Amino acid sequence: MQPVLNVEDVKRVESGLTEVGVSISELMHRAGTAAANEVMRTDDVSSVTVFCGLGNNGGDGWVAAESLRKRDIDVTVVTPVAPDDIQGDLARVVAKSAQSAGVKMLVAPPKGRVEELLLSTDVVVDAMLGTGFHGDPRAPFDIWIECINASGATVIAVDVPSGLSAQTGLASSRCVIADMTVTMLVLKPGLLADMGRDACGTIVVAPLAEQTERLVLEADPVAWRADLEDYVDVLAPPSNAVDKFTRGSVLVVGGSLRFPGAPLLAAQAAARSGAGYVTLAVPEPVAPILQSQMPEIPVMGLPSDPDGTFSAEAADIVAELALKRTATLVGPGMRVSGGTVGVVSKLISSEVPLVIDADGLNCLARLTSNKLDDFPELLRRNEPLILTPHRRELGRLVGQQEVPPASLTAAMEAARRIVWTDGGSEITVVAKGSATACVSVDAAVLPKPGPAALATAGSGDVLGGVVAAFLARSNVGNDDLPVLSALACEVHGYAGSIAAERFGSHGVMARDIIDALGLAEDALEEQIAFPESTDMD
Ligand SMILES: NC(=O)C1=CN([C@@H]2O[C@H](COP(=O)(O)OP(=O)(O)OC[C@H]3O[C@@H](n4cnc5c(N)ncnc54)[C@H](O)[C@@H]3O)[C@@H](O)[C@H]2O)[C@@H](O)CC1
Ligand SMILES: Nc1ncnc2c1ncn2[C@@H]1O[C@H](COP(=O)(O)OP(=O)(O)O)[C@@H](O)[C@H]1O
Ligand SMILES: [K+]
Repeated sequence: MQPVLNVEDVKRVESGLTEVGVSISELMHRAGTAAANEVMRTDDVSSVTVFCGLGNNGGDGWVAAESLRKRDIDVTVVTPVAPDDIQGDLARVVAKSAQSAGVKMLVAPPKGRVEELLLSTDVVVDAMLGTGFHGDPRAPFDIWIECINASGATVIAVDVPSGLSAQTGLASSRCVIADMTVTMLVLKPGLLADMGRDACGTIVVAPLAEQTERLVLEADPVAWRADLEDYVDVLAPPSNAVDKFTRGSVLVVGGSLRFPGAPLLAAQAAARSGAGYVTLAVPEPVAPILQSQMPEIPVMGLPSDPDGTFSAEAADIVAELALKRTATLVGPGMRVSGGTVGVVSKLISSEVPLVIDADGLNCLARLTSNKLDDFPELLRRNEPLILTPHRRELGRLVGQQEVPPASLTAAMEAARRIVWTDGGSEITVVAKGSATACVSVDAAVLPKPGPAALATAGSGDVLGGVVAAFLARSNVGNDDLPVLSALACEVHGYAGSIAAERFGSHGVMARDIIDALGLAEDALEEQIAFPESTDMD
C-alpha cells in the first residue's frame, strides 16, 4: 500500500529531512530534476515551456528548466516577474542560476504571446502553484491555466496541478488538467479524490531522499492507497469441496412498497459476487412482486405496516434469520419508520456480521438523533459491522446533515469519528464517493476508484450486496475489514468499467454493473495473480 499524507504533515517530512542533512534547497534541486526526468521520458520532446509561480513550486520549475537546458532541450520559462524580483530567497537563487545557464524567459507576457509560444511547445511543465496555493488562482495564473488547457501540449504538473487543492481535491473553475503529476515526497489526498482524479493524470511519486519512506511513516499517513497485491489472501482460496452454504450465505433485509427494487439489486449483486445462498427478507406485500423477478433468490415476506414498510414485529424474525446466515445486509429501500428503526436496532445488537447501507443508515441516524458518535454502547460488538454511507448519509450520522463532508479528507474525518466512538477494529466505514475510503480505527484504505458510470441510481445497492457477499466469503479477521471492503469497491468499480464498455459510459444502469460483477472479480484475481500480464488502466 502507498501512504498518503495530509499536506500539513508533509512539512514534518521536510523538516525531518533537513535534520538528516537534506536541506530544502537540495530538495528543490531534486524535485526540479525529478520533474525534468519525467519530461525527458516523453516521446519526441524538443521544446518545453515551464510556467513558474512565485513560491517554491516555481523554484522547482526553474530547476527543471535549467536541467532541461543542459540536456539540449529548447526550454522557455514563463514567469510573472524577473528572477531578481522574486521575493522568496530559494526560488530567486534557482531562477537566477537558470537565467545564467541561458534559459530563455518571458516575463509577464501578454496572453497572445503565451498562446503563440504554446503553439510550438511539445511539453508544458506546470510549476505555478503547489501546496501553498489557496482560494482561486489570481492573474496571471488564471489566464495561463486557460491557455495551457487549450493548448493540446502534453502537460506535466509539478507536485500538484495548479488550481487544485492538494489537500481537499477541490478546484475552482481554473485548474490545470495535466497528463502527469510528479508529486514530491508522498501522495497527498487531494490528488486522489474529487477534481484531483480529473486533474492529475498519471501520478508519479518522487521520494527525493532515501530517508523519506521512514519519515513519511513517522508522520502518520492519513490513508493508504491499496495496490492489487494487498488483496491477496483476503478471500478464501477457491475449493471444489464446498456447497452453497459453505460458499457463504447472505441475508438481504430491506424494501418497501415505495422502493421494492433496491433490495433485489443488492441480493442479485450478492449472488453475482459469489455468495452461494442469498435470501431476501422484505415486508409482506413486497414479497410477491420480487419473487416473480428472480427465481434463484428465496423471498420471505415479514410483518408489514399498512404503508408497506416493516412493522415492529419484523425485528425479532429478522434477527433470527440473520443468526443463520454468514452475513446480513440491511437497508436498501426500507425507508425510515418506527418498524424499520426497530429492525436496524435489533440487528446491531445481535452478534451477526452486518452491513448497513442506505435507509439502514438513515434509521441509525434517526435512532441516534444524528449523533452516532455519541452512542458508543450501540456500536460495541464483536462481529464485523460495515457501514456504507455516501457523503449525505455520512453527514446525517455525525450531525453534518446540513453541510455533508465535501471532500475525501472531510469524509474520512467524519468516518473516523464513528469508528473511534467504539474504538474496536470490528467497525469499518466505507465512505463512498467519486473516491471512496474504507476507514477503521487502524487505517483508511483507498481502493482504486471506478468510472463515473457508477454514479447511477441503484449503484450503491449493488455495492452493498458485493460487500455483504465478500464478508460472507472472507476468511479475514476484523483488522482486515478495510482491505476486504476496498476489494469489494474495486470489483464494483471494475464491473462499472466493463459495463461502460458494453453499454457506453453514459448508458450504464445498476443492473449492468451486477451482470459484470463475476467477470470483474475474475479479471481482478487474474491481475492479482499475474500483475504484469494485463494493464487495467
Ligand atoms: N515540501 C517539500 O518538502 C518540498 C516542496 N517543494 C515545492 O514547494 C511547493 C510549496 O511551496 P510554497 O509553500 O512556496 O508554495 P507554492 O509555491 O505552492 O505557492 C506559494 C506562492 O503562490 C502564491 N499563491 C497562493 N495562492 C495563490 C492564488 N490563489 N493565486 C495566485 N497566487 C497564489 C503565494 O503568494 C506564493 O507566492 C510544493 O508544492 C513543491 O512544489 C519542493 O521544492 C521540494 C520539497
Ligand atoms: N464519479 C464517480 N466515480 C466513481 N465512482 C462513483 C462516482 N460517483 C459515485 N460512485 C460510486 O457509485 C456508488 C454510488 O452509491 P450511492 O450514492 O449509494 O448510490 P445509490 O444510492 O443510487 O445506490 C458508490 O459506490 C460510489 O463510490
Ligand atoms: K503546479
